[in-house]
Amino acid sequence: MAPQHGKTLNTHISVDTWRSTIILLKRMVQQLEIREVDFDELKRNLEFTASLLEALYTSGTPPSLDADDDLQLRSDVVPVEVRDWLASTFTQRVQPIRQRLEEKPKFRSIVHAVQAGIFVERMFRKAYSTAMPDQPAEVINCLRDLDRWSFDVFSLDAVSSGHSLKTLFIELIIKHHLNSRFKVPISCLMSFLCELERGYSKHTNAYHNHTHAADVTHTVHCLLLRTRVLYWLTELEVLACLFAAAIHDYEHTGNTNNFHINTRSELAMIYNDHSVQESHHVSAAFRLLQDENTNIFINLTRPEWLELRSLVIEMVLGTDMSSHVLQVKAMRSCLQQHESIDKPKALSLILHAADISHPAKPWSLHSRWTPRLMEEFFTQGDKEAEMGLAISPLCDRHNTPVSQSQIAFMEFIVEPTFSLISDMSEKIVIPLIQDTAGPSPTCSRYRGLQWTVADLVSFRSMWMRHTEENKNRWRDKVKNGVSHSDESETQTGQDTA
Ligand SMILES: Nc1ncnc2c1ncn2[C@@H]1O[C@@H]2COP(=O)(O)O[C@H]2[C@H]1O
Ligand SMILES: [Zn+2]
Repeated sequence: MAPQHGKTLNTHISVDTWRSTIILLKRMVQQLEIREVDFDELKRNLEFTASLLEALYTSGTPPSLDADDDLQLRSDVVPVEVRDWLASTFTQRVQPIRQRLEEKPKFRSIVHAVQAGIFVERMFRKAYSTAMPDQPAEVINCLRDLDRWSFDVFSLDAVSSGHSLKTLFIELIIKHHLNSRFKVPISCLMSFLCELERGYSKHTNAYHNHTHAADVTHTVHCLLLRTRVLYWLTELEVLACLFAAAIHDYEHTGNTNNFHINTRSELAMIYNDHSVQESHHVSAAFRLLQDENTNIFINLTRPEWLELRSLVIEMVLGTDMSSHVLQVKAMRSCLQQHESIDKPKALSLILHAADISHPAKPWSLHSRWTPRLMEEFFTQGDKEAEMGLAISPLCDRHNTPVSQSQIAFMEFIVEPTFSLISDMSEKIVIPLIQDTAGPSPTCSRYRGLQWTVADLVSFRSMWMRHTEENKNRWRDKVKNGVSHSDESETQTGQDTA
């Protein structure tokens, strides 16, 4: 078949060009924000991005990402319409719905869009501060530590009267400018977060409750920031990460998946024993968005919505611990074979790491999470005993070696996962530093990138120091004979909290 008349010309814009362009656009917005604008440079940059967009819209073809091209179709051989049909019918990839050609943006409309963006941002900032006018000083104080690994979510929960998830999610959405970028209606956000917190308290779990969701949401933010993976992501991907973290255990029943399967629970029947709880968390959370009063994504375009939904589903399903080994193996082999890193896989690994992160945090936090988790496990053990079932491992309140289980969990699960996150981040971020190594960037966001290598090293030594210290604490307990659940283990965690 003959190649399509000029349609495929210039359609292959490299991933690197797209990435640099996105970085360029973001840099322009930041320069505008801090009012450090060199108008000639701004004009040049806008002209460049406009010509790139023009090339894209003239060709009518979305950016071609080779690594993503499941069917290995060469664009100069297969007509674009056929490629779209094959990709949307025979792969799992969701095709973004393309804007019609007559909707091609003109240079002037891009300038207007930038101006409008700044206006919308200001408007939304105002709306948010009006909606949360009297944040207690203690809440504001607590949130000052938001970028720190040692951020104390228990304190935030106390000072926000049990609303750590709501408070933290709003704060992060504003911090990453996502409320204005995606025009999230404040009333929807408030209602959505009320429902979310309500769902997390449905089963009154000691561990899987809204505080754990707030902790994981904060940790995802902190991981993205500390590893600098944040600079690799689009705003939509950042939104997907925070949302996935916030909903990842929504309506958790306080039992393990195996318990659901063994007791043939309603959820096990619905989801055919596959990632039973995770399937429910993500499905029930998306159901909340079906109501227009709680649909925080009401202003997303259809392609944005589809991309966000697909990312969130993959990330939340990836928190099923039974996929841990596969996930780790796949990413390890990708790094060893110098393959390009698949974003959804990288983000799923980050959410999974955040979900098991408390043993890599300071002892004052880890020692408060462990007894909560153990209590939840023991409650399941009590139920199993009552039902005449075998008690699951780690669920027997009279005979569980808590300290040893924590040491093993850190050595075999937490440390390998965090080591992988550190390696993966280096592979992702170092090329980004090289990309921006040219003329010294003026805005603070990109100045941060120059620190990346040192930051990655310090991130690695930070989590290693905490896991080492926590393991030593548990080892001391074993030495002192306080290592079993029936030796008041679950209280010992509170001593330094
Ligand atoms: N300190 C820990 N010891 C044992 N298991 C843990 C620990 N922390 C997290 N987990 C498990 O890891 C799982 C991660 O997903 P969940 O939050 O659903 O449930 C968590 C627990 O089952
Ligand atoms: Zn969790």
